[in-house]
Formats: sequence, structure tokens, C-alpha cells
Amino acid sequence: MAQITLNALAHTYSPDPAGPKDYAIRQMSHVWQQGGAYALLGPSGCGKSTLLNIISGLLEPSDGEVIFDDRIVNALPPEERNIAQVFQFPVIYDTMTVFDNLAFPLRNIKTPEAQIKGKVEEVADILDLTPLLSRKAKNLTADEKQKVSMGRGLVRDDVSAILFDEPLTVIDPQLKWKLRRKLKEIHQRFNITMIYVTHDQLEASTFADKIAVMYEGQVVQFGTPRELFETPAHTFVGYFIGSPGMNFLEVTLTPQGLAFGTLPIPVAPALLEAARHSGSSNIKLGIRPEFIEVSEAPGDETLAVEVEDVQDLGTYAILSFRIGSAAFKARLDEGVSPQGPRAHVRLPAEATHLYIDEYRVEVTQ
Ligand SMILES: Nc1ncnc2c1ncn2[C@@H]1O[C@H](COP(=O)(O)OP(=O)(O)OP(=O)(O)O)[C@@H](O)[C@H]1O
Repeated sequence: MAQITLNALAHTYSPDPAGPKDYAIRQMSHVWQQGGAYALLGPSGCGKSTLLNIISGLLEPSDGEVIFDDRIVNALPPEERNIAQVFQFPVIYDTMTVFDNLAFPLRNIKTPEAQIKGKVEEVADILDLTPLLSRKAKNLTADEKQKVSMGRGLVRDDVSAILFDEPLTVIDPQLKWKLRRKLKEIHQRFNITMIYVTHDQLEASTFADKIAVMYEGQVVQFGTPRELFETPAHTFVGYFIGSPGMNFLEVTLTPQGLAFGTLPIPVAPALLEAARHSGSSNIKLGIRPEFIEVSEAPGDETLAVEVEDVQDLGTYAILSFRIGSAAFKARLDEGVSPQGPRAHVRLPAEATHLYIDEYRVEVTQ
């Protein structure tokens, strides 16, 4: 078992990189602690598989170091890193029994048969595979096969970490939640560092204690599901996490303060100072739909807005509205249902974040 440290890691597939856009992984430094349950979350093409392959040793990084505990492993081949990898599609031997599939990694390292039996039975038990041990793998269902794949990662006591690359893609939706719960249980029981790659925020937040959100080859935030929701560090996190995602308003800096067109936008003095000092013209305000307060009548600090649509989603509704040319969404409390073309909204200061050059400005009030 190991703590995995990435030190100034970068990777390009180009023989002659001209700039950051030629890098699949752009300069990242991170520590994945021993025993942690992590998710690596991001859209297609952001570099998740590249990063996983660098950790497992299938790919050597162009720059930086991969360190297991305090040993640099850049030059070590996958088989010497003791990393188990579970892929989208089950990797098992169809003609072998479930028992022999689970025993395979142990036989490979010449473990005595008596020890193999105990370990295989323990892993089969936790994955509910015991009744299937003598069955040929080719007769199993897709989810049973994927459980065998996971089991093969778990049988060795010497694995440094288990990397899951979208492991539930082929699993029936009804069984997904069951397997996710199983993975959580396994993590608690075996205390192994686990990194779970997915583009699905629900999968990431149900599995992981901490999520690394990747965007264009960078980890733009490494935090708990709650931190990603409440204080997105980057506009991409705001947009990607949550449904619907965060609202953004592009504002300008005027001598009087921040403004959207001719509409003054009041913000805390420390945030205004930060905007003034940044020298940037890329300034946005972000607020999640859940934190916008909507009322049918005007009140303190409310803005009158044009209602575009109210979408009833059963247990809640989403209001679409405009502030000038900017489109917004707000989650409506039960009982609030604006009638007619106008509504009144308040954007509470404590839930409104300032983004300069796409990163959240943090100030201590
Ligand atoms: N072997 C390769 N040669 C050249 N470019 C590659 C190679 N593999 C990946 N890339 C590029 O590197 C970037 C990151 O790809 P990667 O597969 O790591 O992303 P990903 O987040 O895992 O995406 P997906 O979820 O679609 O698998 C992409 O721009 C991709 O086109």
C-alpha cells in the first residue's frame, strides 16, 4: 500500500510541443494519501486516462515525478509497481473458472496454494461471488464478470493502489448502485488507496471522499463533494458539478465598482479590491441555482427579472430567467411559482463567488 505523489508532472504526446495546449497533462502536483478513496472526474479528453496510465506505469511522463511513498517509480514497469487496474470492460479469462481467475494474480507471484484458497474465498465472499466460484467465467453476466475483474485487483495483499477506469460503464443501471456500494465497502475493509476515474459526478461523489476535477489537462480543484458544490474553485467546476450548473455573469470593472452593463453589482469590498488589483478584464460572478432566492413580490435587495420558463421536475422546479442579456437558472422552493413575465430575485452575497481569469477569488472577510 502506498501514498502516491505526483510532483510537477506533465505529459505531452507531441514530439515538439509549442505550448500548454499541446500537453495532455499540464504541470500538476498532488498527493493521493494511503488509504484514500479518490475520484478523478472530468469530461472526455481532459486527460484522465493519460494520468491513470502514468500512475500505473503504462506511460512514462514527459516531465516530473511519480513517487510511491518516498520512491521515484518513473522508470519502473507496471508489473513492478503493484498497481491493480480495473478497466471499463472486464479483463478475465473466459475459459477459466471464477476461482482460477481470482487465483491467477496470486499464482503469478508463486503464492502457496493453501494461502491462495483462503484469500480467494475471502474476496469472493465480499463480492458475493462464492456461489459462482466453480463456474466458467464465460457463463457469467456482465456485472458478475466485472466483479471478478475487481476481485483480481483485490486478492494481492501487496497492491499499492487500485485504479478504476470507468468500471461501471457496462453495468446495468439497476446494478450500478449495488456495485458502487460494494466498492465503498471494499475500500473500508481493505484500506487500499483507490482512484476511480469517471465523467459522472454522481458516481464520483458516491464513491469518493475527495474528488479531483480535471479540465484541459489540469486538476482545477481537489476537494470533498461538498466543497466542489459550495465553493467551486474554477468556473469549470461550477459548470460541471450540479444540475443545472452554476450561473455566471460576466461583469466589468468601473470606477464605481462592478457592473453588468449599466446595472451596478454590489460585492464585498475585499472582492472589489481583488478585482481592481488583478488587472484582468475576465471577471465573472458565479452563483448556484440552489442559492438564488426567488419571490413573486419585490423585497430588500431584489432585482426584477424576466421569466422565460418554469420547468417542473416533479419534486422541484427550475426557473429560467434573464438579467439583461444573461440567462440564469434558479431552483424554486416548493410553493413559489412566479406567475406572469416578471419575478424578483436576490443573489445572497455569501453564496455569490467572484472569478478572475476563471479561478475563484478567496478572501477572508
Ligand atoms: N496515444 C495518444 N496519442 C496522441 N494523443 C493522445 C493519445 N492518447 C490521448 N491523447 C490526447 O490526449 C488528451 C487526453 O486524452 P485522455 O484519453 O487522457 O483523456 P480522457 O479524459 O481519459 O478522455 P476519455 O474519457 O474520452 O477517455 C486528448 O486530447 C487526447 O486526444
